[in-house]
Amino acid sequence: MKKHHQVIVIGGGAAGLYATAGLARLGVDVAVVNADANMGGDCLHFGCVPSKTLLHMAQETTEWTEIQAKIRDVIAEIQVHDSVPRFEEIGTTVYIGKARFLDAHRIAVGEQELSAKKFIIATGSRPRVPSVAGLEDAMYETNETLFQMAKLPRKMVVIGAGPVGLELGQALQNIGVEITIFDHNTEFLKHFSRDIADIALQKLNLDIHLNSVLTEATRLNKDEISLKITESGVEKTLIVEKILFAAGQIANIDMLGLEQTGIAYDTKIDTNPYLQTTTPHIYAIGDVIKSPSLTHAGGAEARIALTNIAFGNFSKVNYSTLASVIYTKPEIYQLASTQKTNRILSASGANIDRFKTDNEPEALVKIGIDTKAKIVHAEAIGTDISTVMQQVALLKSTGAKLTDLSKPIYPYPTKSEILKNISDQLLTEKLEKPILQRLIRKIIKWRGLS
Ligand SMILES: Cc1cc2nc3c(=O)[nH]c(=O)nc-3n(C[C@H](O)[C@H](O)[C@H](O)COP(=O)(O)OP(=O)(O)OC[C@H]3O[C@@H](n4cnc5c(N)ncnc54)[C@H](O)[C@@H]3O)c2cc1C
Ligand SMILES: NC(=O)c1ccc[n+]([C@@H]2O[C@H](COP(=O)([O-])OP(=O)(O)OC[C@H]3O[C@@H](n4cnc5c(N)ncnc54)[C@H](O)[C@@H]3O)[C@@H](O)[C@H]2O)c1
Repeated sequence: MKKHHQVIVIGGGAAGLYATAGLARLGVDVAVVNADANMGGDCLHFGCVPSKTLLHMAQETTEWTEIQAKIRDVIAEIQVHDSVPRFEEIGTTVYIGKARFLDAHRIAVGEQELSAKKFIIATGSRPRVPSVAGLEDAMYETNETLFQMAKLPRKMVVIGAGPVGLELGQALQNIGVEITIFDHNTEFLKHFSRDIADIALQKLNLDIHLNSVLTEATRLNKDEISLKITESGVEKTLIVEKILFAAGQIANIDMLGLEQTGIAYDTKIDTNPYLQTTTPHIYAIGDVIKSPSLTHAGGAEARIALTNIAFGNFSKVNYSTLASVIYTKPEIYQLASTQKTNRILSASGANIDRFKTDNEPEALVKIGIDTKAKIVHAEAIGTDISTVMQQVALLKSTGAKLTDLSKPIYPYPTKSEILKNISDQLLTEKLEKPILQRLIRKIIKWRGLS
């Protein structure tokens, strides 16, 4: 059977569904193709939603079956919004099956042949499992299998100290699993400044080993595997029950027939700022392209791609207000830096009363500004700090100055006062300039106060 649509979106994860719903709302004849009937992709089924539910539940109970039930409930509740019936209701056609390009205008989905004027590729990514001698399927979990584990392992090694390894590692440790994390990098959180990374290393309360590579796995019995790990050149053996791979993702571009389309790609698809691939009527968004692999990045990209498809290429993707958060305790926050930083100002929890009452003096916020005191970049570490820091992203999006953070009256005692503290540092500096001091003294004398 052959069918034609104005636009076909390939992949019904967060990014693809956002684009599909937006196009449908504009009255475009849009179809979405998803590999399986449970739409919603990684974020809903194996990523953000189960991991954040696990992090939350780990503070309330150590009962794995209770946690799993809650994860299933939360997914089911959100799934309604991403379901096939809802997408059909808003006027889109849904095809279930794996799409493969036949040429740049046609795809096959099972026996069906579909054509479209424009395409959006949003096929996402899947966990990367490094090749390790002796590794068999039953020895390890990834984020795709972890939440369905029949029972909690007693001891688990996590490979990868990125966001997945840290969030899942900390949550599992909180519910009683003995966790050891290994990462082949020599620097912890290498994209963060060293002071933030050092505080994280101290406060996450995780056993993290850098410069470490898992080289061999051997099954000893039903519940034990022996692992050979080379740490800083020294080989050691560890006996655990399970491995969790949190070693990054690989883009779902294989089996997609990209070679039939003229699209340029290597490990991910190349796109221009309008989010077109090198075959201009095919756009690509989400984890499958060379941008930060985050749900909200995919959402922002979907908005750009769908408006460019509907109205012409007027919008360029802009990540200047894109923040990423590692939702551990404490949270680790970073607001993308897109311009040159002239100066960095910082404040620590030791100077803010609410961090004192909450016994978190080590909390740290750093804000980078340009020569005109406009916000360029921010980093922070502290419990629930992401909510506080989103005010900085808002301010950056308006092009306002750092000192604008001193304008509102802050409720006392809140963690947000840390932003006012940083802003006040700059205001105080201005006030202490000799020329201003002379002027102030003159005014005070003239008013008869001295
Ligand atoms: C454990 C974990 C926690 C995370 N937590 C966060 C978080 O807190 N915040 C955050 O912003 N990000 C988080 N992420 C990242 C986030 O999950 C991804 O960035 C996001 O899911 C990517 O969305 P996507 O739509 O690009 O791809 P996906 O969600 O991977 O969706 C792709 C869809 O395409 C389908 N598909 C694939 N190939 C084909 C094909 N050939 N034909 C048809 N359909 C196909 C797949 O079945 C899937 O439904 C987390 C990731 C992990 C692993
Ligand atoms: N809170 C969030 O926003 C959130 C949470 C989880 C995941 N994510 C996103 O999902 C994606 C995947 O996250 P991730 O943490 O798996 O990937 P990542 O690439 O961010 O981190 C993977 C870590 O594993 C290490 N590693 C890779 N191969 C290794 C090996 N063979 N041996 C030892 N260490 C190895 C890397 O050095 C790195 O530190 C990322 O893009 C991330 O941003 C976001």
